[in-house]
Amino acid sequence: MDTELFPRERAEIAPGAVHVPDWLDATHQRELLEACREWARPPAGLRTVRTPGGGTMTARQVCLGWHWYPYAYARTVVDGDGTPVKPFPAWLGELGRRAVTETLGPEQARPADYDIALINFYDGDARMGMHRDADEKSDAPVVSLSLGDTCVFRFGNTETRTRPYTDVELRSGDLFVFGGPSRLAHHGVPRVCPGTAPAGLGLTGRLNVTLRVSGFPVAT
Ligand SMILES: O=C(O)CCC(=O)C(=O)O
Ligand SMILES: [Fe+2]
Repeated sequence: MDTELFPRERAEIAPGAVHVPDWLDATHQRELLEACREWARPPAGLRTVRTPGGGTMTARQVCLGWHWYPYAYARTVVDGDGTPVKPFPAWLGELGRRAVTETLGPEQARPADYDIALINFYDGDARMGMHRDADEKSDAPVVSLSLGDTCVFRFGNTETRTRPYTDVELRSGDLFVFGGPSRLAHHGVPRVCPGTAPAGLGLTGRLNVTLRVSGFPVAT
């Protein structure tokens, strides 16, 4: 962005965890946002996620490929309208592989057959607590794409939900990939900054798309 005092640089936040600012240009951000709007529609659309303890997640969610619910995957929206999860499009898998190739290298990307997307929508004062993405069988890198409002993304360690961690500002169009020794690191979103989305995008709030490889057997 040419209004920055210093350009935001690509950074390795931890071994195997890479942040690339402005990875998606304005056109690709708009295209991904349009796709998210379609995916958010019912059936199997955006929903509030209830946790086993009786709480609710403040970020609302829709899944593609496999439906995630706390703390497993299913083929149907077992904790919602019961309909089949929406398909995971091939182009999103290509995007995931390209993200890994450009951050961690082709060796990490080669076996990665992305088949899950979780789309989180943060509005109001939604946030996400520290957690690990540990319900997949594959150890392929997680690919995260951000749209809309800027957030603070907290990237921690594999052992505890607390320090040491690094806070990274994720803005619209940014890419964050975590794999290898960081694949099971705790992470969360302590804060979203309202009103910081690019003016031309047409989104109030923040969307995050995470791509994962399930490693589950292909249904026959
Ligand atoms: O919104 C984000 O940037 C993180 C989302 C996340 O960690 C998840 O969906 O598991
Ligand atoms: Fe996560």
